[in-house]
Amino acid sequence: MDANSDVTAARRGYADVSKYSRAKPHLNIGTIGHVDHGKTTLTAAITKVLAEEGGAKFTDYAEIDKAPEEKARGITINSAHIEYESSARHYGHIDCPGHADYIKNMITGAAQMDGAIVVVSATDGQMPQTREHLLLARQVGVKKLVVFINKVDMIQDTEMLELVDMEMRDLLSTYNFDGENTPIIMGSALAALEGRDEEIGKKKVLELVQACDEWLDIPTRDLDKPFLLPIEDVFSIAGRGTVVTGRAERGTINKGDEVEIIGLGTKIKTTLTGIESFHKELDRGEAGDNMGALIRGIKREEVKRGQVMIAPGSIKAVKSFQAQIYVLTKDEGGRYTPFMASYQPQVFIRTADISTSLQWPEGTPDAQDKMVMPGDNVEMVCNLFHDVAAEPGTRFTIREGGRTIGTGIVTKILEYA
Ligand SMILES: Nc1nc2c(ncn2[C@@H]2O[C@H](COP(=O)(O)OP(=O)(O)OP(=O)(O)O)[C@@H](O)[C@H]2O)c(=O)[nH]1
Ligand SMILES: [Mg+2]
Repeated sequence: MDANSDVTAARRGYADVSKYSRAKPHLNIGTIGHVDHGKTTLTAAITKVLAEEGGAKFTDYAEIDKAPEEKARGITINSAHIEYESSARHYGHIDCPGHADYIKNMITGAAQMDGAIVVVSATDGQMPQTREHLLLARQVGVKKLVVFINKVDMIQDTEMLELVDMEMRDLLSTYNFDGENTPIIMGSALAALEGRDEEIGKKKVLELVQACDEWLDIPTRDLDKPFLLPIEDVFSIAGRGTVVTGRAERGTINKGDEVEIIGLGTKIKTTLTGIESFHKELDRGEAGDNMGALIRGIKREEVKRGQVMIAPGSIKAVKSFQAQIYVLTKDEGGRYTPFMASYQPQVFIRTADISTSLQWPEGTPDAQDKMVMPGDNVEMVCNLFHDVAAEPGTRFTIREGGRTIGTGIVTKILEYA
């Protein structure tokens, strides 16, 4: 899913959005963390506190928690898209009602998070889902987090708070986040939401927003990335040459630029001699454009759907990678039965459709007997029968007999073509 539709999703349903300033940089964030630690309460509290400052519409707890069902690649995800703005930025914020929804959302990127707020209850400290969400955040490419230690109204013992702080910094470092410098704010989301105990309530929420402004980085937007066009179709135009068509996924391209076409056993360099979009000749194409690209000196048979046209050297074709995979339940249209290593589905990456063998990563105990159940979230190795352009962060779906049975995101390249 591209950045633009994420933004649209994040802004869906808010009629007054048009009055918001577009001048502020936009960032997609969300609350993550263990069940009941206060993610939804904090989300509501942020909108309440910022509404008082004039940068949000107050969205109360019930409104957030009855999140609409959304379809992302055949998977139903319940998630609330909220928006607010600080003095520095405009935020799209996602809160999911359940653990399974966080997993699906993060793997499918239904609402991609550029950064996240980890909510940890001071009464429990880190719990299994705190760890699982941190791992997933790392896997899907979230680089920085801010921590909110919640429910401090229930803790008298300040040593306890120091302990939670220390443990969180250790945990962040374990998952390759910057444990030492990550901002950790301690407060009470409920106090802020109920408008009491300002010292641990409203003040701390404002501190949290400020920490997000200062610590979380604005990601590189699609337009600023190197050019990539997934090839959908190829034509031969008499007297002109070969034209490839598709929708540019990222970057910009100019007539006359050198390009490379890779994947499915091919690696060729050529020059873009013409760009056409909706029957108009263009000098420049950019992310989001549907375009036809005229390429020099290439025969129609040399190029096919599933390959990508790229800025030379910007991405490589691969034969094997490790990925975080969510396997759909039967209610989501997925399999009824488990599968094991050596299962061979089709992997769909952009416009490519490739037979693939799934294996457990090296060193997995009892790999021969290990089963993957519908609804599981697993990390597996994908050995592709043909090479395709991919890099960490590339998303794909897994299909079998024409239906989607899973979705995944590349975490590590194991073998290049
Ligand atoms: N005492 C106290 N209770 C809080 C605070 N924040 C949240 N709670 C309570 O903790 C419970 C869980 O809060 P939620 O916001 O629903 O937690 P959640 O993380 O969204 O939970 P799930 O979405 O089910 O994972 C609710 O009863 C809240 O009222 C707080 O700062 N102090
Ligand atoms: Mg919740």
